[in-house]
Amino acid sequence: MREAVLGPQEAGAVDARLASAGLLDLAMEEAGAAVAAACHAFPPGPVLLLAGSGANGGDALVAARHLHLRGREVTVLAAPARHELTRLNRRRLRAVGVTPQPLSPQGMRRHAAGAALLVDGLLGTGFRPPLRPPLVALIEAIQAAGRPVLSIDLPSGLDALSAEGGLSVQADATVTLMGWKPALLFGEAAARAGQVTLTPLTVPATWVQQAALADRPTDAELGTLLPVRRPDAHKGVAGHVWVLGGHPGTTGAPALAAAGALRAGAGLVTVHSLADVPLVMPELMVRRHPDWTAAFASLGTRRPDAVAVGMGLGPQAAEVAREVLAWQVPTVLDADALQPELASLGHDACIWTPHPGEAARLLGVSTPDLTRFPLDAARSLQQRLGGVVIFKGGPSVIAHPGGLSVARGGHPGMASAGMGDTLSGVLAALLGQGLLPWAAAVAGVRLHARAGERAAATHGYGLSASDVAHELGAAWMELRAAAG
Ligand SMILES: NC(=O)C1=CN([C@@H]2O[C@H](COP(=O)(O)OP(=O)(O)OC[C@H]3O[C@@H](n4cnc5c(N)ncnc54)[C@H](OP(=O)(O)O)[C@@H]3O)[C@@H](O)[C@H]2O)[C@@H](O)CC1
Ligand SMILES: Nc1ncnc2c1ncn2[C@@H]1O[C@H](COP(=O)(O)OP(=O)(O)O)[C@@H](O)[C@H]1O
Repeated sequence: MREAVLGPQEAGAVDARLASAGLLDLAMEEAGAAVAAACHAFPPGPVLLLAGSGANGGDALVAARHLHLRGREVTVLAAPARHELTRLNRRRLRAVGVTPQPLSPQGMRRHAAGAALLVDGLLGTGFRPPLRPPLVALIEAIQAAGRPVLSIDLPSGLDALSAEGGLSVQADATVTLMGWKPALLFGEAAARAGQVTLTPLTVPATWVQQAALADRPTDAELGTLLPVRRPDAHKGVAGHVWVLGGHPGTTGAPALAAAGALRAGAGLVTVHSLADVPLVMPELMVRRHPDWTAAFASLGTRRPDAVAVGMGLGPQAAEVAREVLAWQVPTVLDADALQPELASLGHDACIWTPHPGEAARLLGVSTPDLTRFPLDAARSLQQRLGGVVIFKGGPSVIAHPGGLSVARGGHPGMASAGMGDTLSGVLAALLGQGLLPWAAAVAGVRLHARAGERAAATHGYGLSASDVAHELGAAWMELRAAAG
């Protein structure tokens, strides 16, 4: 089953379908059972479960019943139930011998002292910010208790759509239900969730996919997109990539892109630059031109299979990119080529790769406005630029005409100079090997992230873009192997 990313409205829409089919009760039972199972990963001892009035609280009540029936000591503090199934599960809990006590910060503090684990079932996807006072006091009391916390669906207080942390529970682990929530994937909010596990729930996969904001493809899915080279292949069929970039002072950027392209399987890679680009791999071809007019004149009507343009290109980047876009060949636009004036000149085979600062420049908004809602940011950029957009970050979001995709993995050590240049080369190599732009983007981002994870195992936070390029071949083999 494909993993989905769901916002509150989307999760609510699937809940409504489940309810009308009489399946919501089963989903809540499954959710609560998964939460109870997750409690066993924590040290033994009494469990204090906090249940809000909605279905998130209902999940906590189901979990309490499962834990109690397995012999675990439980205390339940519950708000008056507003949700029909939460009321039903309150009765079921009482029937097996556990009576919930009223939910209050004082009660919380009293019982937390003897608890080995707190289960946070106060607020889930039904929460609409801002947080009202009774919940503020409860969340503060949870924080002050200093006990391990397991959150249900998402830590209480997090807006499911936003990357902001705000006043919310700091969980050690979160069991999320049916699909990922954006808050669990991005920014400070994701850091609040601790270790997240997805319990997909036994619900019709098409209902979830139809409602999803984005998908989150697995390595097995992405591995199938990578090209397989035939035994009789020669360099002429593996794509010729041109890298246009570099300027005095920023000559490393096109070199890193070129290394990324070679390591991602390009048959031939030529760097075109006005500067002296270092030959980081002797397999590269480097052509230095006196100026861009002369460069384009000397290239005549010859065209590569794919281009990466913009890395360290400097002040003439918009002019150069404009010329390249007119060629109508598969093109990756990065760094200095990410200029607002080019927005209307793109074509379907373009991949635009802004990091948040570049994205803010392209859209004329502030960077925090974009990073707060990364899915919206990626969608807006794609609407503005067309083609495929990779809104880079940890994780990156890929927006293409078919929808949104959130990448997996990577490593914080990848937050270092030149990392995006290498990615541009990888993307151009995949385009040059014939991948469609959306496939090159989702597979290329994961390939780069996996190479980063591998390089980090050796270099930790001292990771460099060259280290990542060296691991691309091994990462490729792993993804292909995951595809089976
Ligand atoms: N398919 C699935 O994935 C399944 C999902 N399931 C679960 O359902 C959960 C969603 O449940 P839900 O829709 O009932 O909402 P939920 O999160 O419990 O919150 C409602 C409560 O929040 C309160 N509240 C709201 N805003 C507030 C504020 N600003 N400040 C303070 N309070 C505020 C609101 O109060 P009220 O406005 O009513 O006074 C109400 O009491 C989901 O996260 C998952 O755990 C499973 O059970 C089964 C399958
Ligand atoms: N914390 C992180 N986790 C995963 N990947 C990251 C992280 N930080 C950065 N990256 C990746 O590293 C690359 C950085 O790109 P960019 O900022 O354009 O670098 P540069 O401009 O120096 O080449 C992107 O592909 C991004 O997704």
